[in-house]
Amino acid sequence: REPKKNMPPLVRYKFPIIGHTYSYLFNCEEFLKQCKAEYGDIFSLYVWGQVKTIVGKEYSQEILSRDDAFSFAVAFNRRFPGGELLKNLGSISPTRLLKDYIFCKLNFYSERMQKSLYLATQKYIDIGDHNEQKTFNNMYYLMTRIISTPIANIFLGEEEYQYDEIINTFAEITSDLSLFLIIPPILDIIYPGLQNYFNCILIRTGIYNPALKHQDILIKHINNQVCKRLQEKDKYGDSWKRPDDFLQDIMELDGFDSNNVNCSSLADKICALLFASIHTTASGCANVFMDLASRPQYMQELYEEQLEVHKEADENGVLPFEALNNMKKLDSFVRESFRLSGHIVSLEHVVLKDYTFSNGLQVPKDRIVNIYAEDVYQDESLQGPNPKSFEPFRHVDVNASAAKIGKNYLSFGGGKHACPGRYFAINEIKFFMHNMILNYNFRTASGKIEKRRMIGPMALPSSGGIIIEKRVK
Ligand code: HEM
Repeated sequence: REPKKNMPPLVRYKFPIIGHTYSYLFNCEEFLKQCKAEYGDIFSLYVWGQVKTIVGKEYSQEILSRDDAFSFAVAFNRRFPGGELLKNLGSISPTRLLKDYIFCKLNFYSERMQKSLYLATQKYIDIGDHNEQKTFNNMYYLMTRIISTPIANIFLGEEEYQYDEIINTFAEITSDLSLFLIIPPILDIIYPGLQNYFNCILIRTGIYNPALKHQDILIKHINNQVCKRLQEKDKYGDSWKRPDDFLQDIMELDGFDSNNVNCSSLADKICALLFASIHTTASGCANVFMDLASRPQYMQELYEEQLEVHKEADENGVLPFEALNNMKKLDSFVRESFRLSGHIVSLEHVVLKDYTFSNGLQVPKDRIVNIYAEDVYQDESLQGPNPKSFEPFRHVDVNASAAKIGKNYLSFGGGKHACPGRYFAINEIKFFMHNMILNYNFRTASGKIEKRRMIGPMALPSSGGIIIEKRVK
C-alpha cells in the first residue's frame, strides 16, 4: 500500500486470495465492461494473487510510447523462462537480427515465400480433383504447417525446408513452449514470481523441458548444413555460390569461427525467432481464413480483385512484390479480421519506474499493466460506425493497411517496440489468401459464423470445421 500515490481504483471483490481471478477467467468480456463503467478508464484487479492495472483506450498509447516507463520484454520474461530454455542465445537481440537480415530483404524473399507457400498449401490441403471436398477441423493446426514452410525456407535455406522434421519442429515449438504462458500462475498466489521460479527449476533439473527435442532437431540440421557449406566453400573457392538465407547470414556474424562452429547458439537464435513468428502468423492467418469462410457473401468481390491482381503474375504464377499493394480489399479484410479476433486484454507490460498517467493516476514501479484492447476496438470514435460489426472493406479508403499500427489498431503493439515482423506476416497471409481465393471454395461446416475461442482474456482461432473444395473456373 502506498498512501501517497493517487493509484487507479481497485475493483471491489468478495473473496480474499481469489480476488477477481474467477470473473477474469470465466466472464472476462462482461466483467471488464462493468469494471470500466463503474471505475473509469484505468482500474486495478486482483488476479492470481497480484494487483494488475487495466488501461483503457484513452491511455493505452502512453504505455506503448513510453519505453522508459513500461516494458513488454520484462513482463514477458517474468512469465516465460526464456533464459533457461535458450541458454545459448547470446547477447545479440533477435529484433536486430531480423531488421538487419530479413526485413530489409522482403522483396528479395518474396518469390521464395510464394513458391514455398503454394507448395505447402497443395501438400497440406491435398485436394485431388474438382469433385473432392475435405473438412478440416483445426485450421490453426493446418496453418502452423503451411506458415512454417516459407519461414523454414527463408531461415534455413532451400534444402532444409524440405524435411518434414524441420516443418514439424517449426510448427510445434511455439505451442510446446507456450505451455509456460498458458498454465495459470497458481503459485504466484503464494508469492509473486514463484511460478516462474518453479518453472525454471523444472527445466534446470530436466524434469520438464519442451524445448530440448526441438533444439536437438535444429542442431542436427544446422550442423549438417554448416558442414556442407563450409566444405563447398573450401572446394569451390571464389566460384562458390553463397546460399542466401538467414542461416548463412548469422553464420557470418562477427566472431564466427569456422573451426569451432557453435550450432547450439545458431539453433537458439532461430528458436527465439520461431517463438515470435509462428503462432502469431498462423493464428492470424487461420482467423482471416475462418472469417472469410464464415462470410461467403464477400467471396466474389475478393475473387474479382485477386483475379485482376493475378494478371501481373509470371508464367509460374509468381506475383511481383508490388502486387501486394493492389490487394486493397483483401488487405482491408485482413485488418478487419485482426481487429475483431484479437485478445480482450493484451500487451502486458511491467512498470519500470513510478509513472503518472496524463489523467493524474499513478502506477508504482513493478506493477503489471495490460491494455484493454477490446475497449479500443469497440469504440466508435476510433473505429468508425458500427465498431462491433465485421465490415471487411471499412479500411479500404482510409489509408490504413493491415500492417499499419496506430492508436486504433494494437494487434502489432506500437511505439519503438512495435512488431518488426508485421510486414513479413501480413505479406505471407495475403499471398496465402490470394492463392486460396483463386483456387478453392471454402465455407464453415456449420454454415454459421465461427467466432474466436476465448480462454479468459486470451483469444484463439475457432476450431470449427471448414469445408474446402477446388474452385471450378
Ligand atoms: C500476425 C503476426 C504477428 C503478430 C500479431 C505479432 C505481434 C507482436 C506484438 C503485439 C509485439 C509486441 C509489440 C510491442 O511491444 O509493442 C511483437 C513484437 C515482436 N515481434 Fe511480432 N507479431 C507477428 C509476427 C511476427 C513475425 C513474423 C516476426 C518475425 C519474423 C515477429 C517478430 C517480433 C519481434 C522480434 C518482436 C519484439 C520487438 C521488440 O521488442 O522490439 N513477429 N509482435
